[in-house]
Amino acid sequence: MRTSTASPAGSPAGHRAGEDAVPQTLLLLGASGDLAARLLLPGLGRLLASGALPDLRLIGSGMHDWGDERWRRRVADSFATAGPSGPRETEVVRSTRYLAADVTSEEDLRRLLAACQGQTVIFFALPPEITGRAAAVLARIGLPPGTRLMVEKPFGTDLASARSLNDILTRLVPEEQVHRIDHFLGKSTVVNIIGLRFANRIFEPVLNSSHVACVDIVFDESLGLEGRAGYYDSAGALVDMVQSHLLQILALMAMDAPPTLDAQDLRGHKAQVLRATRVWDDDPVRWSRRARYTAGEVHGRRLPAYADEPGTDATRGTETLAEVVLAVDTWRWAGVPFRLRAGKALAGRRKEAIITFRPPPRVPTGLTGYDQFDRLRIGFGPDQLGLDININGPGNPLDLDQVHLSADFGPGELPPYGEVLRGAFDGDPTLSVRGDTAEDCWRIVEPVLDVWRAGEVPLREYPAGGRGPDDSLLTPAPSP
Ligand SMILES: NC(=O)C1=CN([C@@H]2O[C@H](COP(=O)(O)OP(=O)(O)OC[C@H]3O[C@@H](n4cnc5c(N)ncnc54)[C@H](OP(=O)(O)O)[C@@H]3O)[C@@H](O)[C@H]2O)C=CC1
Ligand SMILES: O=C1O[C@H](COP(=O)(O)O)[C@@H](O)[C@H](O)[C@H]1O
Repeated sequence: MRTSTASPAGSPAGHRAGEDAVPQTLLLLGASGDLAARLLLPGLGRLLASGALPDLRLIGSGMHDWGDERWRRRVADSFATAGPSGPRETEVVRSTRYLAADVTSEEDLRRLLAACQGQTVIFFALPPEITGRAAAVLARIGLPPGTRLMVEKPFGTDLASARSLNDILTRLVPEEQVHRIDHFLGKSTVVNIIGLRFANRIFEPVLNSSHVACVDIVFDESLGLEGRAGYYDSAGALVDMVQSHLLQILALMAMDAPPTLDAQDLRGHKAQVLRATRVWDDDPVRWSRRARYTAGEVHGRRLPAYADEPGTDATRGTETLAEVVLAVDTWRWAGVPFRLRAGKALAGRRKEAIITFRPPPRVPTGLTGYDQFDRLRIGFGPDQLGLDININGPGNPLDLDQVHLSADFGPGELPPYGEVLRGAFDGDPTLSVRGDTAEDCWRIVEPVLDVWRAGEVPLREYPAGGRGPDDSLLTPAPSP
């Protein structure tokens, strides 16, 4: 994964301080947006601090006419949220420029491209429909050879638009130079799933339908809308989280062992498992849930009802919680439900993947108290590995108890956006989503979106600060 030495365009990759620095430009479209401020620039700051990108020119661009000084303050403030700034970050803050532009205008895009020097990476931190329009304009203009494109999720707005965006992008540059970003693939704990499964003999032999009762992938957030109505109200929880992040986790949990972690092997194995994934029983009405939060209090913070948040249109029926049960139709996983859930404004803050094992074929007569399944838990915040297993407990040795073993994964070297930016500058697409997979993820969720649009699944409500709707597909948790 981090062993790549040459970019597809043949330019040196992974420049480190002390080497002959080749100029590199990061052209950040959507620079004035929330993603850039909260996640992308802090990730870039940490990447610079690690010694990477010694000769980086950063160009920010947004619709509003911010000017260089305001932009420099934004970059400095964002870098500071990730840690104290060293000389590299300070130099980038000093030299960065801001160019106001409408990226759907050919003239503006030509002006932006003319400002780039050397190896150029263009980051589309834009609403998905604007990305599509900008890519169509770039297809008319063309790009300098070797340019790499980083495109945020959601990739397109449905299967048809994802196909046409793929079509445009791969006419612009080779597939290996398109980095479809899913920042969960830059989370070290998500990548640790690979080591947990394939770097020891403990778990992999039992990760199949003979031993596993079900797999849950849950991302319950305490955050509400946080002023993101412009994007979120037309996306909703299913597209915002399940269609992208949670399906990527599913792919890593369910794929077979790749021979190497090269982009071709890893992405090929993920693609194979996602191609075999569909809604359980092909019945999206029965096997999906949607809900949105009403007013409430989350950990002492008062939230208005989603429908009353500024910028939302209640008649759209946007869900803030989505659940879906999926089947992975392979020899290994046939018959095992994968239950995915993402929700906002919840009390629980559960962010984990849980593998629930079937009961042992027989518990010896004389041992009593087998009343909970054994579970393997992978926590995505806090980043922890947990094992809940039945053993003879304290006291009466014939009474079973469940013990909880846990280990911290510890923080990654870089934050997720640092990792995905490193991948793009190194010319290594391993941690990005391949074009066919981006389409497959839409193919998996579209039957659910269709029945939701047709009103066949009621939009339920739950109070902010609660646990979500009562008829969750994930409750009751399986019990022996
Ligand atoms: N925010 C987050 O936590 C995350 C966001 N994402 C993804 O990142 C992308 C951006 O999201 P986010 O930053 O939240 O959205 P924002 O609405 O905060 O920002 C959108 C940005 O796009 C710019 N923009 C819009 N239209 C044009 C145009 N025609 N020409 C030039 N610039 C334009 C805006 O410029 P201006 O403000 O000047 O109008 C602004 O900089 C989305 O695809 C989202 O899914 C992914 C993961 C997390
Ligand atoms: O992409 C997104 O992810 C965040 C959750 O990611 P995290 O790294 O902050 O845990 C989610 O809040 C947001 O709605 C979504 O767009």
